[in-house]
Amino acid sequence: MNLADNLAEESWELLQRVRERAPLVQNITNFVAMDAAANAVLAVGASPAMVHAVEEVAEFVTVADALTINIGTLSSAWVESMRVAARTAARLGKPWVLDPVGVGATAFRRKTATELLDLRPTIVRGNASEIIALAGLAQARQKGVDSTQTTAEAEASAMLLARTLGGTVVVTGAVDLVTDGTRTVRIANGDPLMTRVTALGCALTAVTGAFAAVEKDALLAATAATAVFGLAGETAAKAARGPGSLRAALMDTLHGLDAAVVRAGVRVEASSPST
Ligand SMILES: Nc1ncnc2c1ncn2[C@@H]1O[C@H](COP(=O)(O)OP(=O)(O)O)[C@@H](O)[C@H]1O
Ligand SMILES: Cc1ncsc1CCOP(=O)(O)O
Ligand SMILES: [Mg+2]
Repeated sequence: MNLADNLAEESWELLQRVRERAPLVQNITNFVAMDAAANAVLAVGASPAMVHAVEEVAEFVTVADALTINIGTLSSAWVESMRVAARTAARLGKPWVLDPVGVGATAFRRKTATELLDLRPTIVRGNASEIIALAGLAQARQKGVDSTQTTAEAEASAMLLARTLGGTVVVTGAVDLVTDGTRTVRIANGDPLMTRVTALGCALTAVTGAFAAVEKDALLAATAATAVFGLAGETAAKAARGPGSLRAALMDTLHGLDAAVVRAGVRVEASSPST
């Protein structure tokens, strides 16, 4: 199969599937991202629930269709919730997505992310500095939660991480990269103005949970989510006057994406399986 030829169509089909099935996506995310992530999940047609108390996370995973875990505003009380939720998802065979926000910045984040990696996330989604830090391949020049490195610099780290995990890794940036260690896809959608709005990466992680809930092939699910989100961002940026109106326009655009816009607008390129 020529992966790249089909990805725009696949992205549209998966978006339709999300809209038809409206999967329930449980998110343990950060205080900054809760609103944007929940609204983005709603805008693609899925159902978000922000549930993080240790007393109820496992019970909620049993009814959720996917789980996302984001370490953005980490505190020790939440780390146990993250472990319990991820362990439950792994036991039940439900897809779960890890967003290692700012993982290179502190020892607490590195330790927590390492423990979560042991629970084998289906998909990891981060910016280049985060993926490099996580893969432990290079000394990341991490600046808080923002990336100082490019997707190209993170490619080897992403491949290594995907192969180690047996999962899919998404590196976002000017060009997004999605790899399962064998197949690799690059997505050239998005707009630089998206970096001026906080929590859009976190919102994409939550949206990726919605796509993973309806598609077992994690590379396809992550690619479709990333392409659809980037396309909505770049479409919204054309109408936006700045970060504030971009955020609103992004939600509107995600909600209204149609077949013609997705088929014509998704810009993906795939490399053939490597050895
Ligand atoms: N320079 C850029 N040009 C176009 N799109 C971008 C750029 N940087 C980030 N994006 C897009 O913004 C979204 C969030 O990615 P990113 O900023 O890398 O995540 P994070 O907020 O976690 O650092 C993604 O859809 C990504 O494609
Ligand atoms: C600013 C900030 N601080 C802790 S989490 C967070 C949000 C980060 O969101 P994103 O990684 O999507 O930019
Ligand atoms: Mg982020």
